[in-house]
Amino acid sequence: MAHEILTPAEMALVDRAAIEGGPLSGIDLMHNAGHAVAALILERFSGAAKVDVLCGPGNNGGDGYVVAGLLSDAGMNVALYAQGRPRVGSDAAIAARECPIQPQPLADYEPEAGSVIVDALFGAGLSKPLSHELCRIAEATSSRTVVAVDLPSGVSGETGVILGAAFRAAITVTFTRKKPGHLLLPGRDFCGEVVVADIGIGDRTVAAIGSACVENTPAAWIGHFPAPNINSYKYSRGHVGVFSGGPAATGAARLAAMGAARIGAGAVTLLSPSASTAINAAHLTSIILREADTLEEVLAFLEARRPHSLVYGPGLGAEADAGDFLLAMLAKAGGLPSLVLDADGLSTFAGRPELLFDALHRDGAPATVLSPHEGEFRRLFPDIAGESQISKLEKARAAAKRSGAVIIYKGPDTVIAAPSGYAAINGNGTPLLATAGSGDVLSGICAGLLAQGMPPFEAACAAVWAHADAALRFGPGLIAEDLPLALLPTIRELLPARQAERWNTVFGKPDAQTKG
Ligand SMILES: NC(=O)C1=CN([C@@H]2O[C@H](COP(=O)(O)OP(=O)(O)OC[C@H]3O[C@@H](n4cnc5c(N)ncnc54)[C@H](OP(=O)(O)O)[C@@H]3O)[C@@H](O)[C@H]2O)[C@@H](O)CC1
Ligand SMILES: [K+]
Repeated sequence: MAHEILTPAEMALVDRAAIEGGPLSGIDLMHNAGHAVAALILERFSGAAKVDVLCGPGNNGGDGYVVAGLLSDAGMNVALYAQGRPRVGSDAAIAARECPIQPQPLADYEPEAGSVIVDALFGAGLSKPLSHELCRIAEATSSRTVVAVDLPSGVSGETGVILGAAFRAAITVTFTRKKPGHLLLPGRDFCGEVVVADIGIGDRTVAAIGSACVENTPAAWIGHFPAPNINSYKYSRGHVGVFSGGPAATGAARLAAMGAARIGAGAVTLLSPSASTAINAAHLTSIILREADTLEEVLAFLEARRPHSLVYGPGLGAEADAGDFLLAMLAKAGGLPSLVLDADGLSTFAGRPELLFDALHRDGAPATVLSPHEGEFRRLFPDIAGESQISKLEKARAAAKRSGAVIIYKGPDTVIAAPSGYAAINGNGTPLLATAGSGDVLSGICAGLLAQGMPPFEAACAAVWAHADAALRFGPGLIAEDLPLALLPTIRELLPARQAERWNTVFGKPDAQTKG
């Protein structure tokens, strides 16, 4: 799979395996890396008055020496500034020897207007915070055009955390695969555009490392994305049940219900307390409304209608009784296939999360997706949230393992993790989604995909990606009510050609309809 994400440690293993397996040596890979960066600069910034290449003491600096030599050969005005000399015998030492430009001390560096700056100070080997002097240079270059080699110096490739300060790049050219620091905040914000360059390491060498993390793109789950069959009917296309809150908080469940319906669930039932029935009825048309005040009434619904997935949480209130009701339902309902817990359905377990986790680990428990935002994550997993040394990726993995559920750890850099440790980092997040109710729609989309038979990890990934893609296509002005309809272009592009053809067979080709 070409969309794996590699930690710096995994990347080092890949580099080593590639060198040991041949035919490329370490200096060959470094030449290829430098070529990729130089080619990009020549393509995008050939009119720059000057290129200042800043080289560190390791192999990241080695890439910088290659870039400086190539740009100089191509006729650009290049200056080289170095901090420390490469270790004798290293690939970087070879690159420094090959470079025709004499380095100046980095301490003398002052950025000038019109220069493009190549940050080749530290990449995968960043091991400590930038020194005071380097922080000054990072700050002085913050309004200039910076091209970062592999990672902006100061950004941890493993966690995305900033060590002291970091260079702010317009473009980051990384090699072979992205690293977590390119996608996790705040690192992502410092990377600018991320370009992944092929330096000659084959997919098989990468796959052999067995990375358990991918970037969340359709390639990660499109093979599971549901499309209706010619013989589909509404309940076989997936039936979702959504629990509504009381009269003052019914909108969240309706947003979830519309998300589930729009992503393709054939039937969606809103389970409404009788006090909310009139309000829900006044707002619903295609969504089925069913009154349910008691556990017995809910169990009767589950028994009679056998929904494929449930959404529990949006608008329910975070008091303990919401959690108690869920636990009682899980104890008594047999054969419920899947469940999405969000919002109050998570917060209700603050201070007693193990009650939920025990229930989810029991034999016969539904496949569950928990979709906490930062605050909800902290309430359910306070110790994991408080770990300062581990990344959001590792926190999501730890939470998934403990809860036995797939975790959607929401935010601008949403991470999806399965109890097995397999994880995805989302790259298409947008601030357009920072609007009330958008999370409710996400929980509905996820339940809608689960109801159509998508496996939980893939359903969670697809929901997160489609939710953001719909928002991006809709653009500014988006509110949560817009999201279900905004999903249409996303869904229509996601259906692969084979399934799109089937879609036409089921519903007729548009031109056939207009001519008919
Ligand atoms: N053949 C290959 O493997 C290929 C590798 N490639 C390239 O190599 C890069 C990884 O190289 P790398 O492992 O040498 O690490 P790198 O990022 O250069 O830094 C290590 C040096 O910096 C130092 N240092 C760290 N932090 C510091 C700080 N804050 N302030 C001051 N010093 C600091 C650190 O010191 P130490 O920790 O030892 O004290 C050490 O001296 C990778 O990002 C890619 O660009 C490509 O060419 C493809 C082929
Ligand atoms: K760098």
